[in-house]
Amino acid sequence: MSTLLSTDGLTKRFVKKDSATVALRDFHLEVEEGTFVSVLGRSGCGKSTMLNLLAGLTTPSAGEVRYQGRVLRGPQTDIGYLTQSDTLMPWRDVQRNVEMPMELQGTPAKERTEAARDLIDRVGLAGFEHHYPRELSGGMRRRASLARMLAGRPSTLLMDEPFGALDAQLRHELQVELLRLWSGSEQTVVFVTHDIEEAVLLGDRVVVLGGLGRVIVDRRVDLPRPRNADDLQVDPEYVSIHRELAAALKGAAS
Ligand SMILES: Nc1ncnc2c1ncn2[C@@H]1O[C@H](COP(=O)(O)OP(=O)(O)OP(=O)(O)O)[C@@H](O)[C@H]1O
Repeated sequence: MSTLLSTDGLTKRFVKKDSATVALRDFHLEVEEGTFVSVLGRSGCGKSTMLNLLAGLTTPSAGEVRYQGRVLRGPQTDIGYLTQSDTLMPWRDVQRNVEMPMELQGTPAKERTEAARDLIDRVGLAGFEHHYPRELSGGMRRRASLARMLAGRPSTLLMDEPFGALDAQLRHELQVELLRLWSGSEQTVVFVTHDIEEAVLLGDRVVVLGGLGRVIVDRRVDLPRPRNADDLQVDPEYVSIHRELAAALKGAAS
């Protein structure tokens, strides 16, 4: 497997008038093509800053991001990014929001309508195709955003706590659906979450970040796939990984 995405000495400092905040310092990460990497970390440790840099949306203060062997200079259509904030277009209904990436790629209308319907169905929004973002709940908007990101078939998916606002049942359904869509797709995923169970259920690898994006654990997860959340709870390997990650997160706070 080859390295698709890597960072070297990545640092981000936000300067405002006389003060500066360092959000990420000397951050190193290598992501192999086709793998699913979960990133865990407490609030404020720099996860969103890291994703913004990996997406090419912000420029590093020092260091670089390399994507497919080249220094990343800006956003790429090949990299899908599901941000924490809502980026649906308010003047388009769900169907037309989901179709948007395919429109940009020149997909014929019939094909794009069908593909969007399928994705809307998969994220549990069937029946809401003609609702506008303002007519949806926060969780529904997240799901519409997820469908829209997937519609562009990017090789790389960057996801910032995509299921955080959802109820437990829906979160579980979407985790299963995401794994189903990802398996065999050869897509590479960097998935940020606060939730240890979610990180282990989904990831081939879990990276735990401490303050300023310091990598405190980088752990392979060799649990066989497909994984089932209920079965995992009683799997000794899972219990051991969970314990290790929980201790790392707790240590990061002190
Ligand atoms: N645009 C900005 N200007 C100034 N400071 C910022 C900016 N964006 C982030 N920060 C600061 O950088 C640090 C890391 O923020 P970031 O949003 O990356 O954390 P996070 O780990 O994603 O947090 P959360 O889990 O709560 O979303 C915080 O101290 C935050 O206040």
